Amino acid sequence: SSVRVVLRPRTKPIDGELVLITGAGGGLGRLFAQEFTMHGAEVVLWDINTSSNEQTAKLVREMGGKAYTYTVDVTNREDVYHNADIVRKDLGRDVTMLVNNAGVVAGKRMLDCPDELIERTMKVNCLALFWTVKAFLPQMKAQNHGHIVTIASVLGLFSTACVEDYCASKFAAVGFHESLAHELLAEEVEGVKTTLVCPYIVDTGMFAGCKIREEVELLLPPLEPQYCVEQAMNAILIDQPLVCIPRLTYLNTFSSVQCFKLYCTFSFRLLPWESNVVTYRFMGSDKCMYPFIDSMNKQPTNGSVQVA
Ligand SMILES: NC(=O)C1=CN([C@@H]2O[C@H](COP(=O)(O)OP(=O)(O)OC[C@H]3O[C@@H](n4cnc5c(N)ncnc54)[C@H](OP(=O)(O)O)[C@@H]3O)[C@@H](O)[C@H]2O)C=CC1
Ligand SMILES: CC1=C(/C=C/C(C)=C/C=C/C(C)=C/C=O)C(C)(C)CCC1
Repeated sequence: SSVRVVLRPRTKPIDGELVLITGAGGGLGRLFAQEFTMHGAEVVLWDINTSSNEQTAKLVREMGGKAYTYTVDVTNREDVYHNADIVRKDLGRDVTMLVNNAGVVAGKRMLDCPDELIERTMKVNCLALFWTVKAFLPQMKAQNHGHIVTIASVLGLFSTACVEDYCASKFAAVGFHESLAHELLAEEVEGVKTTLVCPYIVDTGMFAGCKIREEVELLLPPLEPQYCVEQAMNAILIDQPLVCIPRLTYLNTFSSVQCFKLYCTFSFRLLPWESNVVTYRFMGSDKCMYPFIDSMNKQPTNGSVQVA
């Protein structure tokens, strides 16, 4: 990792790769589609929302790229396997890069949250990773060529109040991704790479209102979606196993991408719980979700979430 920071490794060419992005109609998904297109890849766009997905495809085609859209609910495993077969038949070739990006949050206090919303978060953010990976990894392994990208979150490495559903699902996503990465290495499937992406708050609207103490926010403002996606792309193109965004500059001096994770583990796991509580209060991260939850409660349908 230290050598990597000094001698930037060469980025791999991805022109001709077939990249499947879930949640492609949303903020980061759409930008990923455009970024992969800029690098010459063809994109397969999956989203539960047909019109926003078509809008992403339109933007890709305006750039001169090739986009293929499918309306898929990634929580429905039959839908995932069925559409994976359709993609293979329609395009006559295999998906070579999978970007598991679709994600949701309930945005309600746990005790006020309908059970269905909690289940939905676990299904979209965690269980769906199993279905998509089961659908596309076998061909990648057979070709010894591919890349699995998981868009998790810093809330998969440490937690905060009032987002129990989200933290549980993203911690699970991190566990899933890391175990898979170990499995591929243990089996010496060296051609199939993995990248775990853990961003801090991104300004896509998903966590609109989430706010830490103003003075701390000056040092750590919400990320611009474009910046977040560019940082993730850089990591993917050099086959970096983990990227936390932003990489805090002082941690960079230790020259390791694992530093943020080590820092989280150290400060939030090894130090006494009470010291975390003090840090959280000082940084205003203890109640950072309150304004977010308030704004979600004001939305009659809880944003995009419809409870059956
Ligand atoms: N925004 C942030 O602060 C951060 C986000 N992340 C993660 O980044 C990823 C992208 O988030 P972001 O772009 O901000 O969120 P968005 O809500 O903008 O995009 C998510 C997309 O996923 C789609 N989606 C939701 N459920 C399903 C489903 N069952 N099947 C298929 N597609 C589905 C959504 O459709 P619809 O709009 O119809 O619901 C939407 O198009 C998520 O995994 C998120 O957890 C990580 C760190 C920070
Ligand atoms: C808890 C905590 C922090 C705040 C983190 C926040 C507010 C994260 C929000 C992340 C989101 C919304 C991710 C979405 O996937 C600090 C100040 C970094 C450091 C002290 C501990």
